[in-house]
Amino acid sequence: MAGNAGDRTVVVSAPGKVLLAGGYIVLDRKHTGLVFGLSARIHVLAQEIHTSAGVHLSEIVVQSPQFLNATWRYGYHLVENGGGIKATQLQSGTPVDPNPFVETTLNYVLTYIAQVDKSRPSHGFKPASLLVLADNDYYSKPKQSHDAERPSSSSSAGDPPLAPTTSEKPNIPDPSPTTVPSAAPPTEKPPRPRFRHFGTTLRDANKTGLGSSAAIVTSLTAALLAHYLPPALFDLGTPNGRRVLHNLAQAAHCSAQGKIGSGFDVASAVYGSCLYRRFSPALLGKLPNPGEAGFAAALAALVDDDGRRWDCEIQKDSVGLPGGVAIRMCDVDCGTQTVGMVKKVHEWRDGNPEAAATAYEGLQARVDELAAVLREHKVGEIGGVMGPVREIMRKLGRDSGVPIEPESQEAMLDALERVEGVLGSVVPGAGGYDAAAVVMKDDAETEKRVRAFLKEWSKGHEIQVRLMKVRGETEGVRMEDVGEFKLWVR
Ligand SMILES: Nc1ncnc2c1ncn2[C@@H]1O[C@H](COP(=O)(O)OP(=O)(O)O)[C@@H](O)[C@H]1O
Ligand SMILES: C[C@@](O)(CCOP(=O)(O)OP(=O)(O)O)CC(=O)O
Repeated sequence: MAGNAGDRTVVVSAPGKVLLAGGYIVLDRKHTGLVFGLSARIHVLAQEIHTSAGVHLSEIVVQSPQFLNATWRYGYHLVENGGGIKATQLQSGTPVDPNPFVETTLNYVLTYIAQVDKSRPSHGFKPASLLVLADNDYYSKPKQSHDAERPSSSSSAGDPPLAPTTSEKPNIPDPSPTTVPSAAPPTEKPPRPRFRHFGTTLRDANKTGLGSSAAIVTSLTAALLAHYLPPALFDLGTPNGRRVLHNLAQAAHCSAQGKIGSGFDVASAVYGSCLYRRFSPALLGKLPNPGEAGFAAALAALVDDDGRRWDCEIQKDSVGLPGGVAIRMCDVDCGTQTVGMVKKVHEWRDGNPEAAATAYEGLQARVDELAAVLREHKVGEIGGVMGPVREIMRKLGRDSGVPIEPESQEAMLDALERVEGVLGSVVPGAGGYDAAAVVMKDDAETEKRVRAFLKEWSKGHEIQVRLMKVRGETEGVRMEDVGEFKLWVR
């Protein structure tokens, strides 16, 4: 019977990322980057949509109830000449912005499922609902939003969030009130809802740069695979299941992004913290686009490849974190957008091959040193290795004319590193004006000092910076207990 065995209700979550060291060089297969998964996750709940007797519905509905106007409905059809299954966004009522990451993921994953599950007729996808729930740190606090500070309580549950006719309002039930970490002492403000409403559309949301697109593509891919495929064909608990997920999510993410990045963000969404060496970009360059002749067979062959073509390396053993030490993220707001940083660095690299090779090799040595110091729990040496990472990034920025560690960040990080308990800091990933990563002692006193410092600094400078709750964590994608999300299950 078509897909019946697989249509399970599942919840999958995938973590965000921080590239602590190795920005730019990780785009080159010669080099590696040190990436940590984050405690902030994007969860996807997949369940069947039950229709009334006689009602025929052929829809996949994806909904992000933390945002306004964020319900995407898709029809799907089989394309001739092996072009795969194509999803088409359906519009009715208020126009809804397309969501390229969601739509592309549907194209890739439904095509893959139809190709590998031979017991399923090509139109054998029962209607499904996919609910996306992102941990609060992915977006910064909406200005002038009072409602988002309401206490979490199951009695705040309004309309069932998945009802196709749901009126979208900032009223999110907390599916697992008991699991909300309550950091605040009882006399302070009540805890926020686990998944707050941001009061805006996704387009207007203020992202904090934790890698939302890779986390959503990965968790959506895993949720669709686990929902539609029987465990014999997809099991996230096995190395093969994670390999299939990784390959499929990388392909979908690159296609949605319209460029082939290093893929460190999808790799860490699947595998968690690791020393990452990228795959050869040519691997995806040859894949036809969804709907083009031969897409389905080429995609399945690529995804199921046993590792000969996928030459990326995920070294988990090379990464660790000493007890009592935390990697924390700061949300930085400088009001400046930096575009085309990678392009500019590459232009400089191509024009200055020798200087670039020296810089890249120097940074690689620091990446390896930092990984070793963290892995071997040499707490006293962390600062001594992170300082040179910053220096090399600053020099790379100066040489290529790109604000990788802009002066406003440099001054702030220099002062932050003098706060007692702070071991080191960097501008993560590509750098720029929007984030900072801090390695610090994991205790309440240090956290208090860091928060106080950042508050003071933000008052006296143009740069606005705050410590987020999110921290580095080693675990990658995982199945969640559906019971914790029962308020969302229909
Ligand atoms: N909660 C969400 N629900 C649905 N789609 C999301 C969500 N968060 C992120 N996305 C998708 O990811 C895109 C953001 O990707 P991108 O701009 O690359 O940011 P990031 O650096 O966080 O990955 C959004 O435009 C949307 O397509
Ligand atoms: C330059 C890079 O090596 C690192 C960019 O890291 P970020 O963490 O800055 O990435 P985004 O979330 O996409 O902004 C590009 C890459 O590796 O793809």
